[in-house]
Amino acid sequence: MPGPAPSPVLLGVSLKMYFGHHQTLNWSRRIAALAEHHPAVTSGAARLFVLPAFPALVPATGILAPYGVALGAQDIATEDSGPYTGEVGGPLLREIGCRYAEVGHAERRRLYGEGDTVVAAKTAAALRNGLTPVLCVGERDEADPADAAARTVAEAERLLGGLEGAVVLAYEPQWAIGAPEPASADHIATVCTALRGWLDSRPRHAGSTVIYGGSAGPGLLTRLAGAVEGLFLGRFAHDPANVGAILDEIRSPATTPAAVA
Ligand SMILES: O=C(CO)COP(=O)(O)O
Repeated sequence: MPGPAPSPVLLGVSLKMYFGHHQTLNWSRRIAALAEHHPAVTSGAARLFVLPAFPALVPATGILAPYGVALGAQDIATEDSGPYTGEVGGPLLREIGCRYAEVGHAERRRLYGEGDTVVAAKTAAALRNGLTPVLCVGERDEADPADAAARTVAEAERLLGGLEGAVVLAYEPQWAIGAPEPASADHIATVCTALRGWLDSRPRHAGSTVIYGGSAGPGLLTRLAGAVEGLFLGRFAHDPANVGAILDEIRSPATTPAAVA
Protein backbone atom coordinates (compact mmCIF):
# COMPACT_ATOMS: atom_id res chain seq x y z
CA MET A 1 0.00 0.00 0.00
CA PRO A 2 1.35 3.45 -0.80
CA GLY A 3 2.15 5.60 2.23
CA PRO A 4 0.48 8.92 2.95
CA ALA A 5 0.96 11.59 0.28
CA PRO A 6 4.02 13.73 1.09
CA SER A 7 3.31 17.25 2.32
CA PRO A 8 3.71 19.91 -0.34
CA VAL A 9 6.98 21.81 -0.42
CA LEU A 10 6.40 25.43 0.59
CA LEU A 11 8.25 28.03 -1.48
CA GLY A 12 8.06 31.60 -0.22
CA VAL A 13 9.51 34.72 -1.80
CA SER A 14 10.08 38.04 -0.10
CA LEU A 15 10.71 40.84 -2.57
CA LYS A 16 11.98 43.01 0.31
CA MET A 17 12.41 46.56 -1.15
CA TYR A 18 14.17 45.55 -4.34
CA PHE A 19 11.50 46.13 -7.01
CA GLY A 20 9.46 49.11 -8.22
CA HIS A 21 5.70 48.79 -8.55
CA HIS A 22 5.49 47.87 -12.23
CA GLN A 23 8.48 45.59 -11.89
CA THR A 24 6.66 43.78 -9.06
CA LEU A 25 3.55 43.31 -11.16
CA ASN A 26 5.53 42.14 -14.20
CA TRP A 27 7.43 39.66 -12.04
CA SER A 28 4.11 38.52 -10.51
CA ARG A 29 2.71 37.82 -13.98
CA ARG A 30 5.68 35.58 -14.75
CA ILE A 31 5.26 33.74 -11.44
CA ALA A 32 1.53 33.37 -12.16
CA ALA A 33 2.37 31.80 -15.54
CA LEU A 34 4.70 29.34 -13.80
CA ALA A 35 2.05 28.49 -11.21
CA GLU A 36 -0.55 27.99 -13.93
CA HIS A 37 1.49 25.45 -15.88
CA HIS A 38 4.27 23.95 -13.75
CA PRO A 39 3.47 20.34 -12.78
CA ALA A 40 4.95 20.79 -9.30
CA VAL A 41 2.28 23.42 -8.61
CA THR A 42 -0.61 21.96 -10.58
CA SER A 43 -0.04 18.54 -8.96
CA GLY A 44 -0.04 20.09 -5.48
CA ALA A 45 3.58 19.01 -4.78
CA ALA A 46 4.56 22.66 -4.28
CA ARG A 47 2.79 25.64 -2.76
CA LEU A 48 3.93 29.20 -3.37
CA PHE A 49 3.61 32.40 -1.39
CA VAL A 50 4.85 35.87 -2.25
CA LEU A 51 5.51 38.83 0.05
CA PRO A 52 5.68 42.03 -2.03
CA ALA A 53 5.83 45.61 -0.71
CA PHE A 54 2.57 46.81 0.85
CA PRO A 55 1.31 48.92 -2.11
CA ALA A 56 1.60 45.94 -4.46
CA LEU A 57 -0.41 43.56 -2.28
CA VAL A 58 -3.81 44.27 -3.84
CA PRO A 59 -2.82 44.17 -7.53
CA ALA A 60 -0.43 41.26 -6.98
CA THR A 61 -3.23 39.30 -5.32
CA GLY A 62 -5.34 39.87 -8.44
CA ILE A 63 -2.52 38.45 -10.57
CA LEU A 64 -1.36 35.55 -8.40
CA ALA A 65 -4.30 34.32 -6.31
CA PRO A 66 -6.22 32.86 -9.30
CA TYR A 67 -3.29 30.44 -9.74
CA GLY A 68 -3.21 29.44 -6.09
CA VAL A 69 -0.23 31.62 -5.12
CA ALA A 70 -0.82 33.04 -1.64
CA LEU A 71 0.10 36.60 -0.72
CA GLY A 72 1.45 37.99 2.47
CA ALA A 73 2.90 41.15 4.00
CA GLN A 74 6.52 41.70 4.94
CA ASP A 75 5.45 43.20 8.27
CA ILE A 76 2.40 43.64 10.51
CA ALA A 77 1.54 46.08 13.29
CA THR A 78 1.42 44.84 16.85
CA GLU A 79 -1.98 46.56 17.20
CA ASP A 80 -5.11 46.04 15.11
CA SER A 81 -6.21 49.67 14.60
CA GLY A 82 -5.79 53.15 16.01
CA PRO A 83 -3.25 55.97 16.17
CA TYR A 84 -0.19 54.09 14.81
CA THR A 85 1.17 56.27 12.01
CA GLY A 86 2.75 54.34 9.19
CA GLU A 87 1.72 50.92 10.47
CA VAL A 88 -0.49 48.36 8.71
CA GLY A 89 -2.69 46.18 10.89
CA GLY A 90 -3.74 42.56 10.63
CA PRO A 91 -7.47 43.22 10.00
CA LEU A 92 -6.64 45.30 6.91
CA LEU A 93 -4.17 42.68 5.66
CA ARG A 94 -6.78 40.01 6.10
CA GLU A 95 -9.41 42.14 4.37
CA ILE A 96 -7.28 42.53 1.23
CA GLY A 97 -6.66 38.78 1.00
CA CYS A 98 -3.32 38.23 2.71
CA ARG A 99 -2.67 34.77 4.08
CA TYR A 100 0.77 35.39 5.61
CA ALA A 101 2.59 38.07 7.60
CA GLU A 102 6.35 37.98 8.02
CA VAL A 103 7.73 38.77 11.46
CA GLY A 104 11.16 38.84 13.04
CA HIS A 105 13.28 39.18 9.92
CA ALA A 106 16.94 39.89 10.69
CA GLU A 107 16.79 43.15 8.71
CA ARG A 108 13.96 44.47 10.85
CA ARG A 109 15.80 43.42 13.98
CA ARG A 110 19.12 44.94 12.92
CA LEU A 111 18.00 48.09 11.08
CA TYR A 112 14.77 48.98 12.88
CA GLY A 113 15.57 47.80 16.38
CA GLU A 114 12.85 45.16 16.67
CA GLY A 115 13.49 42.88 19.62
CA ASP A 116 11.86 39.74 20.93
CA THR A 117 8.96 41.59 22.61
CA VAL A 118 7.91 43.28 19.36
CA VAL A 119 8.44 40.11 17.31
CA ALA A 120 6.31 38.06 19.72
CA ALA A 121 3.59 40.77 19.69
CA LYS A 122 3.58 40.82 15.86
CA THR A 123 3.36 37.03 15.79
CA ALA A 124 0.36 37.22 18.14
CA ALA A 125 -1.22 39.93 15.94
CA ALA A 126 -0.91 37.72 12.87
CA LEU A 127 -2.41 34.70 14.62
CA ARG A 128 -5.35 36.60 16.13
CA ASN A 129 -6.19 37.95 12.67
CA GLY A 130 -6.14 34.57 10.95
CA LEU A 131 -2.83 35.18 9.19
CA THR A 132 -0.03 32.63 9.26
CA PRO A 133 3.11 34.21 10.71
CA VAL A 134 6.29 33.60 8.75
CA LEU A 135 8.42 33.77 11.86
CA CYS A 136 12.12 34.19 11.11
CA VAL A 137 14.58 32.68 13.56
CA GLY A 138 18.29 32.00 13.36
CA GLU A 139 21.65 32.72 14.92
CA ARG A 140 23.41 36.01 14.24
CA ASP A 141 26.97 34.72 13.86
CA GLU A 142 28.15 31.52 12.30
CA ALA A 143 28.08 28.68 14.83
CA ASP A 144 28.50 24.95 14.66
CA PRO A 145 25.28 23.18 13.67
CA ALA A 146 24.44 21.65 17.08
CA ASP A 147 24.97 24.98 18.82
CA ALA A 148 22.93 26.80 16.17
CA ALA A 149 20.13 24.22 16.57
CA ALA A 150 19.98 24.63 20.36
CA ARG A 151 19.98 28.42 20.11
CA THR A 152 17.37 28.53 17.36
CA VAL A 153 15.00 26.16 19.17
CA ALA A 154 15.37 28.31 22.30
CA GLU A 155 14.59 31.41 20.22
CA ALA A 156 11.46 29.80 18.75
CA GLU A 157 10.37 28.76 22.23
CA ARG A 158 10.87 32.29 23.54
CA LEU A 159 8.98 33.94 20.67
CA LEU A 160 6.08 31.55 20.47
CA GLY A 161 5.70 31.43 24.26
CA GLY A 162 2.02 31.05 25.14
CA LEU A 163 0.82 31.44 21.56
CA GLU A 164 -1.27 28.90 19.73
CA GLY A 165 -1.68 28.23 16.01
CA ALA A 166 0.14 27.04 12.93
CA VAL A 167 3.19 29.06 11.89
CA VAL A 168 5.78 28.98 9.16
CA LEU A 169 9.07 28.83 11.00
CA ALA A 170 11.68 30.27 8.66
CA TYR A 171 15.18 29.29 9.72
CA GLU A 172 17.31 32.15 8.48
CA PRO A 173 20.81 32.18 9.95
CA GLN A 174 21.59 35.89 9.85
CA TRP A 175 25.11 35.37 8.54
CA ALA A 176 23.75 33.52 5.48
CA ILE A 177 21.34 36.30 4.41
CA GLY A 178 22.61 38.36 1.47
CA ALA A 179 25.64 36.08 1.17
CA PRO A 180 27.02 34.46 -1.97
CA GLU A 181 26.10 30.97 -0.70
CA PRO A 182 23.53 29.50 1.70
CA ALA A 183 24.54 27.70 4.89
CA SER A 184 25.79 24.16 4.28
CA ALA A 185 23.24 21.41 3.77
CA ASP A 186 24.45 19.71 6.95
CA HIS A 187 23.99 22.90 8.96
CA ILE A 188 20.50 23.56 7.56
CA ALA A 189 19.43 19.94 8.05
CA THR A 190 20.62 19.84 11.68
CA VAL A 191 18.81 23.03 12.67
CA CYS A 192 15.63 22.38 10.69
CA THR A 193 15.36 18.84 12.05
CA ALA A 194 15.68 20.21 15.59
CA LEU A 195 13.00 22.84 14.89
CA ARG A 196 10.74 20.17 13.42
CA GLY A 197 11.21 17.97 16.50
CA TRP A 198 10.42 20.89 18.79
CA LEU A 199 7.25 21.75 16.83
CA ASP A 200 6.17 18.11 16.89
CA SER A 201 6.30 18.23 20.69
CA ARG A 202 3.86 21.19 20.67
CA PRO A 203 0.39 20.11 19.50
CA ARG A 204 -0.73 23.73 19.79
CA HIS A 205 1.35 24.44 16.68
CA ALA A 206 0.02 21.53 14.62
CA GLY A 207 0.10 22.27 10.91
CA SER A 208 3.29 24.32 11.16
CA THR A 209 6.03 24.20 8.53
CA VAL A 210 9.81 24.64 8.74
CA ILE A 211 11.50 26.34 5.80
CA TYR A 212 15.02 27.62 5.18
CA GLY A 213 16.06 31.07 3.93
CA GLY A 214 19.39 32.80 3.43
CA SER A 215 20.86 32.88 -0.10
CA ALA A 216 18.68 29.93 -1.07
CA GLY A 217 18.47 29.20 -4.78
CA PRO A 218 18.37 26.44 -7.38
CA GLY A 219 20.10 23.21 -6.31
CA LEU A 220 19.63 23.65 -2.57
CA LEU A 221 16.49 21.55 -2.19
CA THR A 222 18.20 18.69 -4.00
CA ARG A 223 21.22 18.96 -1.68
CA LEU A 224 18.89 18.98 1.34
CA ALA A 225 17.13 15.81 0.16
CA GLY A 226 13.98 16.27 2.20
CA ALA A 227 15.53 17.78 5.35
CA VAL A 228 13.41 20.93 5.03
CA GLU A 229 9.78 21.48 4.19
CA GLY A 230 10.45 24.40 1.92
CA LEU A 231 12.55 27.45 1.11
CA PHE A 232 12.26 31.16 1.75
CA LEU A 233 13.77 32.94 -1.23
CA GLY A 234 15.20 36.42 -1.60
CA ARG A 235 17.51 37.61 -4.40
CA PHE A 236 17.64 34.29 -6.21
CA ALA A 237 13.90 34.50 -6.95
CA HIS A 238 14.26 37.80 -8.82
CA ASP A 239 14.78 35.83 -12.01
CA PRO A 240 11.56 33.80 -12.39
CA ALA A 241 13.61 31.15 -14.25
CA ASN A 242 15.25 30.33 -10.91
CA VAL A 243 11.83 29.77 -9.34
CA GLY A 244 11.06 27.47 -12.25
CA ALA A 245 14.35 25.61 -11.71
CA ILE A 246 13.49 25.09 -8.01
CA LEU A 247 10.01 23.86 -8.96
CA ASP A 248 11.71 21.40 -11.34
CA GLU A 249 13.63 19.98 -8.36
CA ILE A 250 10.38 19.45 -6.46
CA ARG A 251 9.17 17.12 -9.16
CA SER A 252 11.98 14.73 -8.29
CA PRO A 253 10.96 12.23 -5.57
CA ALA A 254 14.44 12.52 -4.04
CA THR A 255 13.61 16.04 -2.89
CA THR A 256 10.12 15.34 -1.59
CA PRO A 257 10.19 15.80 2.19
CA ALA A 258 8.93 13.10 4.49
CA ALA A 259 5.35 13.63 5.59
CA VAL A 260 5.12 16.17 8.38
CA ALA A 261 2.38 17.26 10.73
O1 LIG B 1 16.17 37.11 3.90
C1 LIG B 1 15.86 36.34 3.03
C2 LIG B 1 14.47 35.96 2.78
O2 LIG B 1 13.65 36.58 3.70
C3 LIG B 1 16.88 35.74 2.15
O3 LIG B 1 17.39 36.73 1.32
P1 LIG B 1 18.57 36.33 0.32
O4 LIG B 1 18.16 35.04 -0.31
O5 LIG B 1 18.60 37.47 -0.65
O6 LIG B 1 19.81 36.17 1.13
